[in-house]
Amino acid sequence: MKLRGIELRRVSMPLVAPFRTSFGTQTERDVLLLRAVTDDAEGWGECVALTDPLYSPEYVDSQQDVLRRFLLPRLASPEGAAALGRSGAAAVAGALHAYKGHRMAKAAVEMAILDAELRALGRSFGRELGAVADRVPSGVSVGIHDSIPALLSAVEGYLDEGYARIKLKIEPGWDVAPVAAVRERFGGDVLLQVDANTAYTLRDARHLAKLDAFDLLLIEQPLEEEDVLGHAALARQLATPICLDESVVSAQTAAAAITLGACQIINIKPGRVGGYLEARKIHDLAAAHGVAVWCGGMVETGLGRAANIALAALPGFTLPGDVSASGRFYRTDITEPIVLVDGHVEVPTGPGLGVTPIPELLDRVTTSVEWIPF
Ligand SMILES: O=C(O)CCC(=O)N[C@@H](C(=O)O)c1ccccc1
Repeated sequence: MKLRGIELRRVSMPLVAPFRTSFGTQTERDVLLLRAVTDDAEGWGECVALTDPLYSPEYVDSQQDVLRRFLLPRLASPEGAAALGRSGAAAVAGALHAYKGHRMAKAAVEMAILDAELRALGRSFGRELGAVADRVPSGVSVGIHDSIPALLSAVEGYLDEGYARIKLKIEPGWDVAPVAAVRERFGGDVLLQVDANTAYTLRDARHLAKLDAFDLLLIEQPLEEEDVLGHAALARQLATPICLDESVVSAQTAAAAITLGACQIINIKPGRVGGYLEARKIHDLAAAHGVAVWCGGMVETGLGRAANIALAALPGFTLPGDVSASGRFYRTDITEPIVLVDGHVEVPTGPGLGVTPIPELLDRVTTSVEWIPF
């Protein structure tokens, strides 16, 4: 593996509708894409950081900066180049370990190098990661709405499209009532879960226990990301399983959360944990503890979406992930759109990601391009 350079490309993608969560409303995605150019192939990486540091400490400008000033020069150094020459993408995490945090930037560069490596080998992401299925059930994330009728109309639309699982964003003041309304309208058989994105505190335990009446698959990240002990205390007061998202940033933090009883389920997002290889480690760790995992989403383009679907095909991903069709968020994706078929999405089988950006569509949404030579 001889890396010639990496392109840092920003694209601006309008969302089909505002997407409101407990930490804000998104109307477009400002995405940092990486294109790794090696002697043998090109590979694509997607950085999942948002525009503002509201989901995690990373934000897209900070990730482009840390890549330009620290991470890419380290990989371009003689030691970095030697490590990549020896081990390819498997060397990236170790080569960048000295730099603290910025896992979304590290994940993006590992993804681009892994994609190039696998395209050169003619091997798919799914084959490399250990996929055991050729399609996976697709869940959909439903934002906070202005009214219950508006929410019910959105949920009805997604169920009509065939989505296998509904995830409702919740926050104080928008939780029990919308969940009760969805259960009332669509019945008890719909797979239903909620995501609080850290919006509650342990003082809300008795209120959150009201959600136990609705047979939810899980309640996701009710408390702030560092409150692992709080989640363990809350888990003892709720019947609904607790799933962690923001709190799990590595296999190590996953092990601590599981050991402390802070979660019974984990939402694995490769960007949040530093890459697909770390994501696989968390999958393996969780499986050893009998903890179910599912693949979360960060409103990715078709590039990240394709890689997530490959990950979601590993055996421990026993709950439907946020691996929606491209059309859930984008009128026009930069790749061939990921489509829903009978509530499932197909695991790409081509080399690497199995999808590539369509040049004219990519150019239409590109806002900047920066070349970093190695
Ligand atoms: O399906 C998707 O890609 C989005 C799934 C989803 O709701 N992600 C949430 C989250 O916090 O988990 C989110 C990510 C990014 C931005 C806003 C919300």
